[in-house]
Amino acid sequence: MSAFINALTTGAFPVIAELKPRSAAGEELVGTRAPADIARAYLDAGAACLSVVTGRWFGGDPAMLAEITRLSPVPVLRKDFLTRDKQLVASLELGASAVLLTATLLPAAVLATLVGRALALGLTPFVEVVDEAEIERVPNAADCVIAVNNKDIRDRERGPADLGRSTRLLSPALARGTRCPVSASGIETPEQAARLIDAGYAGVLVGTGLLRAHSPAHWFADLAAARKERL
Ligand SMILES: O=P(O)(O)OC[C@@H](O)[C@@H](O)c1c[nH]c2ccccc12
Repeated sequence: MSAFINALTTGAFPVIAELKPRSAAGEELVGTRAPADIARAYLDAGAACLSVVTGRWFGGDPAMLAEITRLSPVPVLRKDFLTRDKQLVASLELGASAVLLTATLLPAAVLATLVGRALALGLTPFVEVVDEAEIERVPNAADCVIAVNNKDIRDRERGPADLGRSTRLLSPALARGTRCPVSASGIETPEQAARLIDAGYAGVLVGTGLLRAHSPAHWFADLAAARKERL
């Protein structure tokens, strides 16, 4: 099992905590804070994995990824619209353990090639999907994270999130063979995260919700409390 999937499925909190300088709509999320300080706060709170957005739309850059992977003892996902083999090699050199592959943007043959290349490099493919047809196109699903994106990247994620999409697509994702279904985007509250994890998601990816929270530690404590309440 890959280090990324192992960390997510065995950690105290099955949360991939994301660093994203700003939203696609241009809202500042990191502001004057140092990204390294935010990453340390995520780690102290108990995040199983980190995610760093390197795409320019979101104010990110590869140097920030390198800075975070240097300090992080947990696996780090590189979030960007990766389309080429050499970007996978660069991600590995920057210290990433997992790479985003966006099914919506990649023709089936290209997705298959990139998943194969990522696995050959020892990177965990984090394949983002928005519908059943895309799930059907995920190759080697047993070795991939299948991440259901609750927002739509076709409108640059400006529209509202539909967490119901995660509810609808959990069974098809598991049927495809992934051991690690993840719900991503638009998860604002610990209660929403608790509901998705208790429904059967191996993890949730949270950016904006954690970046806006006063304290990641409180957000995680509230997640633990919400899960207990639901037992
Ligand atoms: O901030 P949110 O709503 O919690 O979403 C995080 C993450 O899913 C989102 O940043 C994202 C989803 N797909 C992407 C592709 C590239 C960059 C970023 C993303």
